[in-house]
Amino acid sequence: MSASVSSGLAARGISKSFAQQVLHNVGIDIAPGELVAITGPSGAGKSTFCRILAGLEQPDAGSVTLGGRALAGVPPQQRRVALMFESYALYPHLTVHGNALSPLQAPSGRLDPALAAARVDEVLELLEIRHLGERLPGALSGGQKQRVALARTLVQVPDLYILDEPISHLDAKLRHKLRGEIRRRLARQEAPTLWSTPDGMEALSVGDRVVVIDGGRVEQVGTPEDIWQRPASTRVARLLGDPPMNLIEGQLARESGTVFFTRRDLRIALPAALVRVAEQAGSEGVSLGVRPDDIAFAAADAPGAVGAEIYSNEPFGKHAIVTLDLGALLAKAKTSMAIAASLGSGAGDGIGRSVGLMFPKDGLALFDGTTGRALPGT
Ligand SMILES: Nc1ncnc2c1ncn2[C@@H]1O[C@H](COP(=O)(O)OP(=O)(O)OP(=O)(O)O)[C@@H](O)[C@H]1O
Repeated sequence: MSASVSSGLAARGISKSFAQQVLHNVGIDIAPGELVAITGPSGAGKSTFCRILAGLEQPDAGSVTLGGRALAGVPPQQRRVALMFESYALYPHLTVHGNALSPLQAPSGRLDPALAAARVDEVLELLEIRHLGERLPGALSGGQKQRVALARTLVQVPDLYILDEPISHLDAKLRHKLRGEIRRRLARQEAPTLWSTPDGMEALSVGDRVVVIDGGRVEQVGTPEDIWQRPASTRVARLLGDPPMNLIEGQLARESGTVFFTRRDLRIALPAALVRVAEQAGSEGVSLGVRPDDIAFAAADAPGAVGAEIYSNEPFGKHAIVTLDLGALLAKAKTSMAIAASLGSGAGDGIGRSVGLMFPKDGLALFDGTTGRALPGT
């Protein structure tokens, strides 16, 4: 889905420098009703991009069009953008209810008082803070303040919603619940939404599409499935999953029709599907990507198994995250490499125990060792 210029949001070629350049030619389209999640590590430029869309920062280059309107030179209050600030920016002298009501009393969003109060109540209820309606922000926890800021944004019916880390300070259970509730509410609105989060998994779970940004550059744009299954670079792969994809640097070696990924004594025969990919890679270094869930335990001497030692074991009920040390195998390099694998509980018992690991036939990824980009066809 992509927005036509006459509807939704179209941001093109956005660049911005402070002491150094923090956005490089960033472009994002969001269709009406679409929720695009933008994710990247701290300092990637997410908030700066949000602030530019809202008119709080001026880009050095690029254009923003919303509902067919070019926004260059349009002041923030005339943009019809509902921005939820990462810093909340609550009015300290207004109650929770008063803060949430404030945009509906402003000249640009004024609503009949009875309708406005009903909408505020509905949103406070949704965010589970209606019982705090008469409190002042000074008497709220961080997570409650965050929900007031979110309420103040959600009561509006703007041309664009921008939610900058809207649920980062909530506990895990509430975060999970509200993620679904907010998404549901926004899906009923015509306005497009940009949802910014440093949590890659949150981005995959809320976004119709996801934009991954790193160092001010767009690394990948795609559906959550695309990004999960085919990360475009090691930078994207590192951001997603808990624990994220394991990345092992090494070389490709060809021997009588089989292609092996090798690192020191580590040798993994690549499945046929990756041989074609590997053929395009020349003999340069590569990074092999393997998801923790795809690694299986085997007997230490099983054919094709890679030897490892259990380094640590974190049980999480049905599953455990086991960190494995491949150092023994790579002793010549004097390196110890940890691989996180999610395995059935009990499998990772016995710290220091020698085990065999089976790498999957499907789901391996290959990245260029120099650029970190996925090899074509991965
Ligand atoms: N007003 C400013 N003056 C100077 N540098 C700034 C300013 N605003 C942001 N930066 C810098 O721009 C870079 C991007 O910051 P930004 O807040 O956009 O990142 P972010 O991806 O939102 O990070 P976080 O997830 O930590 O909020 C950072 O290096 C930051 O220090």
